[in-house]
Amino acid sequence: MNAVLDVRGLGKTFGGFTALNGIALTVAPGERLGLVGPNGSGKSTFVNCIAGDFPDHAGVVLFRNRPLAGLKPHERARLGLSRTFQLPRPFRSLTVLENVTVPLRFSVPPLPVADARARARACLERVGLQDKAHSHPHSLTQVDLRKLELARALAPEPALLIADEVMAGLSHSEVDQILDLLFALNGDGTAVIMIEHVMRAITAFSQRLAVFVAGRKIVEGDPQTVLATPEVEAAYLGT
Ligand SMILES: Nc1ncnc2c1ncn2[C@@H]1O[C@H](COP(=O)(O)OP(=O)(O)OP(=O)(O)O)[C@@H](O)[C@H]1O
Repeated sequence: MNAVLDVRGLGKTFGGFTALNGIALTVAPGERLGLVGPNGSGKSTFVNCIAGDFPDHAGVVLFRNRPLAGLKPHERARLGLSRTFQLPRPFRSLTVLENVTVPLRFSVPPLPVADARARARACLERVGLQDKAHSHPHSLTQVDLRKLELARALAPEPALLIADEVMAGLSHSEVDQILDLLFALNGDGTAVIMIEHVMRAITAFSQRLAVFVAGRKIVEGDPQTVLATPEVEAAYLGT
């Protein structure tokens, strides 16, 4: 099967609590998939299992037909799997430019420093942070921190980007800026999983939507149809 991501029977427990149960989900190359669900439904746990932060899970995760079991997060990143974090995690002591350059120096094969810096500059330009290349993260606004997080994620030229709530707390126009960036990235062929509570953004972006409730995927399909299903309305409205 020609999927960039193929998840089968994914399960995760914390002690006696089941956070994910029997999740099956595929993402096609270049696809834009939205993942939504109420707070605590398991979306971030799903990302952490795929990205390698929770290696101890049930089921199988194939990335570009390769099982990811046993691979650490940075090894998965080297295969072309990128993710952002809900709370941006820049290196506080490094400049914006260094924050994007440093991870590229540890890619396989490592990029020579001049190439890494040139690629990092191009990424900053892409997200509109070129004028802040020599600033430190503490001086950035929320939206600029999200852009830095995205620049770091797109620098390795991933086949799949998982954008985990990159729009939370942003204004209407800031959401539009991030949306444009994600569309542009996807336009270059990167598949994107968007996890988001900003429904306006997720419906505009997603070609397909999957809904998690209490650790299970309850429905997936075209966004308008999915959002109109009674189970989804009940999950969101509590009816
Ligand atoms: N490290 C952990 N230890 C124990 N329980 C956890 C851990 N991580 C997540 N959980 C629990 O698993 C469930 C799913 O959490 P998760 O963060 O994946 O939900 P989510 O859908 O991403 O929520 P949100 O939309 O609020 O980010 C929650 O009940 C949460 O408390």
